[in-house]
Amino acid sequence: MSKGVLLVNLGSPDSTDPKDVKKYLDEFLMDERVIDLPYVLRALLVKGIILNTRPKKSAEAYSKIWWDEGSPLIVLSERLQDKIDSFTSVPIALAMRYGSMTIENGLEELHQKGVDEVLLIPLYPQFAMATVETIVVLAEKIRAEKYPQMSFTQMPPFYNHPDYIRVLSESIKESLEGKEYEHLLFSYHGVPKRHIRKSDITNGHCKMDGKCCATPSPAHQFCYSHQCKEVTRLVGEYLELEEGTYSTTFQSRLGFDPWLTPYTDRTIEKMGLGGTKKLAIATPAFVSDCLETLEEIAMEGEEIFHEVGGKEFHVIPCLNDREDWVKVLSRWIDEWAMQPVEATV
Ligand SMILES: C=CC1=C(C)c2cc3[nH]c(cc4nc(cc5[nH]c(cc1n2)c(C)c5CCC(=O)O)C(CCC(=O)O)=C4C)c(C)c3C=C
Ligand SMILES: [Fe+2]
Ligand SMILES: [Fe+2]
Repeated sequence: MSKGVLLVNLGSPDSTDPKDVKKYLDEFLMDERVIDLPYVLRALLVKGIILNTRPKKSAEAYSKIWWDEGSPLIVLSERLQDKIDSFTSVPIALAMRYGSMTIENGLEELHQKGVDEVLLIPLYPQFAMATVETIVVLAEKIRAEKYPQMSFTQMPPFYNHPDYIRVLSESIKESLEGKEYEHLLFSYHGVPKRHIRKSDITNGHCKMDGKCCATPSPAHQFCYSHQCKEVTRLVGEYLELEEGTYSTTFQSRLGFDPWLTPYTDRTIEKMGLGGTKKLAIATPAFVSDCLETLEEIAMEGEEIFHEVGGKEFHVIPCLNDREDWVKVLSRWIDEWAMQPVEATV
């Protein structure tokens, strides 16, 4: 048996051309684990409404953050892959759940290298139906259809792993070194509250009443809300942050369903209006900077804050290809590679 790793991130359009953005959004939003409506309703909403207007607006947003080398999310994921590659002898392929860098191509690349035991690493610290689950389901479908001799081991969400908490905390500390701030926001990508209920394996624990996430439950293994709040709590503990000087919010909502609250944009506004002048913001749902951090937070978020009287807005970069993060991932990979073969998916 020969071992290899498939890193999987979300993906980006091929370019900032509205046509490419439309193609990407079509694939992304037609995923039943992202917009979880029955097919006909999903198609009516996505193809009949969202894709008529959103691609142009999103293309403009992408244009503001696009790099000469391409999409920041993809370029940063490639840099991460390259650096991990230089630390470990295990073959590493990179794929995206949506867009041109497909999971199928990633598995084919590993297959060509003789790999038949794959460690699947969704590049998300927390579990969500719209991230980890959709990656695992698609990878498994491709494996069963094209590579039945391959076996998978899935890296579990690492939101509370001490190594992850340490590098995240150190990155925040480093980024805020010498800067003054009154409050540190931990802003996570939101999900509809319905997604939390659907992933609740106890069928009743997750009430989103402000208390359930702090009450131990087997539901937390798949609870995005709990896992985000745990990251905030553990980093707060690591950095010895004072109670009341940091909090959790959720960004990037789409549509009219209730999403996880409090919303980041409204919180930034409320804090500015309430007299906060210096705000710091970290985005630990993403391991690579992307549209949601570079545009929605660093541009739109800062604008909102300044409009309501805020003065200093410190955005903490994602882990991207930081050396301590690369070393942690490489060590996790090497530890897995040294174990006897055992398929878990
Ligand atoms: C934790 C990660 C993410 C979750 C959970 C998630 C859920 C989710 N997202 C949408 C809709 C959109 N997201 C968009 C961009 C985007 N989303 C994530 C991550 C998560 N999404 C990332 C990393 C990005 C940026 C990609 C990039 O190329 O940089 C977009 C596209 C941009 C836009 O038009 O705003 C949409 C749309 C839904 C509905 C959803 C539901 C659970
Ligand atoms: Fe998203
Ligand atoms: Fe909860």
